[in-house]
Amino acid sequence: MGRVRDVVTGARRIVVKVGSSSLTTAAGGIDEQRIDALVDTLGGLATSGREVVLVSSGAIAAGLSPLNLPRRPRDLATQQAAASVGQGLLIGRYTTGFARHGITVGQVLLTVDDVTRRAHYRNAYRTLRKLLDLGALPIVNENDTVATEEIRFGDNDRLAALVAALADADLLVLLSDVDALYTGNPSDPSSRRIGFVGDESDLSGINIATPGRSGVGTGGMVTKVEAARIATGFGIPVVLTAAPLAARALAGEDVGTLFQAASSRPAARLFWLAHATSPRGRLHLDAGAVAAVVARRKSLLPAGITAVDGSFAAGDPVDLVDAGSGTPVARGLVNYDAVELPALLGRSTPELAAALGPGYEREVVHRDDLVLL
Ligand SMILES: Nc1ncnc2c1ncn2[C@@H]1O[C@H](COP(=O)(O)OP(=O)(O)O)[C@@H](O)[C@H]1O
Ligand SMILES: N[C@@H](CCC(=O)OP(=O)(O)O)C(=O)O
Repeated sequence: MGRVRDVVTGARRIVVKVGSSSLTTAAGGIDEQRIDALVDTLGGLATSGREVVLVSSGAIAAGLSPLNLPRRPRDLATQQAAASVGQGLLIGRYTTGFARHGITVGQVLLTVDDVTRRAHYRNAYRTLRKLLDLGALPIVNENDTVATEEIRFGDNDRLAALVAALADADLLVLLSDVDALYTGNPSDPSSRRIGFVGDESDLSGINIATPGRSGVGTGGMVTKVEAARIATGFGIPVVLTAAPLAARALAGEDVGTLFQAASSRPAARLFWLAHATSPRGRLHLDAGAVAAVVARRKSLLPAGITAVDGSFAAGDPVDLVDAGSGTPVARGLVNYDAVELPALLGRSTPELAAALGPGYEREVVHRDDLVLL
């Protein structure tokens, strides 16, 4: 197992995600000792020449007791209010903690749009890159106070996998209240630790359905395994372990679970398009358009679209559906608003340009903004 963990010790840029249950008390408030312990581990890592990006959950959980809320609220508005209070408290604690190691932190709050729309994506990447170049440690969370139900990541495990892809990280570390992935519910004595996941087949027969015990986290093991799939699919190895074991895991010891990376790396932004977005509409393609988009990797033009549904704006993600079978074949960022499209369908680009002006010569979905599903 020793050499297998070389991907951990050799990683230069590391994204570390820590869950609510590892940062907050059962009563709902920040757990200062555990935050300080995490800061010491990551501070050591950052001062040893590694670039560290921390994806920290816990805003909602940290805001509960200051607002006299007895448990994690179900409604979005109260979650947003709790996150607004808790995020400030968390960052406050991180700022003073990392300052003891001579490290400046920068808060980065992201929404789904920030990582899927081309302009926003570049912006998020530039900010992360600049913070790291300036020697600061970015601390990322979802921008819970503005995220609505529809545009929410909802779980920070997936956000962390996408941030790892965005930041072109060498390693993703997921820290939770459980020390590893187990074959079944970890409190069941017959469950065994899984030290290494080489590929999907190593996950067959494993039960990850039991929800977390803490009541403050969101996804349990399901979202962690899904995040590991996303990151490894992007060529980034993943270590899953408990926060108190982080230092040992980062030193390459055989603790927790190592998920081996796949060998190929897809283009980062399109990878995000496939994994981070929910389509806002559907474009139905005739057989010629399906062949052009799927087999010949061409842009989608109005001539090949038979119908449109959904209400979307230019720049939104939409699914491209085979009109014959009804199956989605690709996802892309559309260049027109939904209301503009019906008048354009089935018409050739030169015809549209002549009738409506040169602005209508543009593709409905450009090939650079398309990912096959
Ligand atoms: N097969 C499994 N292996 C490990 N943990 C599991 C498994 N199935 C369910 N779990 C549960 O997932 C929980 C971790 O998820 P969660 O509480 O959402 O953590 P976090 O707040 O760190 O995101 C563990 O406490 C554990 O009870
Ligand atoms: N953005 C939310 C985190 C939601 C979440 O994914 O929590 P967790 O399952 O503990 O990682 C917050 O800060 O409360």
